[in-house]
Amino acid sequence: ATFPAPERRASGGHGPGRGPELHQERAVQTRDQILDAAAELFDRHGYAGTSVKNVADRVGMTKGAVYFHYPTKEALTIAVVDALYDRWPLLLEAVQAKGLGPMDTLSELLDQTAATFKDDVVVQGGVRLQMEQPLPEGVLPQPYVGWISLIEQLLAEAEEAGELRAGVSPSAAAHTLVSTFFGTQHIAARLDRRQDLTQRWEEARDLIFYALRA
Ligand SMILES: CCC[C@@H]1OCC(CO)=C1C(=O)O
Repeated sequence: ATFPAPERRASGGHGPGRGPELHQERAVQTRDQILDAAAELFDRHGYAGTSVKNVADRVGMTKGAVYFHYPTKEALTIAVVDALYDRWPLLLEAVQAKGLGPMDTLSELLDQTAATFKDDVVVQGGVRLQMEQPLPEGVLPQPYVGWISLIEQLLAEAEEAGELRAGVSPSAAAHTLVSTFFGTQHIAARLDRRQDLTQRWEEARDLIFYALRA
């Protein structure tokens, strides 16, 4: 199974979101510091409540230094959301390296994904940006479809391995898992900044996997 490359239908709003090709380690660190600060401010204040100046102040740089990496707020937005989606293939590889069966790989992957929602500022900022849809349709990747596809693949592998309950549709189960995961993290975020997300996700996970496992 693989996490499909995010689908972006339109070209970037104002130039590529990933910023200029960087060669010095320090420039990469600076860019990552800017991304973390932007993600934190987008998560806390939303797209409209965040300016490039706020980001520059937060990371202790001049606006000019930030513009070198990200010429507009749109480019910063695209970069944060791209960084969000860059995380999933890496997380999948790390979990697949454990050599678990497909059903356990899926369960472990979702547990680790829930952990990133709790403590990864880029995930938190990217998720709020995707909720707000601040840019024209198609400039940011389409949300959810990558996860639905990945989970469907893993459940098809589970079916092959005799781990999926007879009669369960991998597609229906994939949609249910993504909707439940999203709703669970959203409610945890809204009520207490995701402090109880692990417990809430484990409750939902146990119930759904009780229905999925052969
Ligand atoms: C794993 C649930 C889906 C995931 O949760 C928030 C979000 C942001 O749009 C997601 C996505 O785009 O796939």
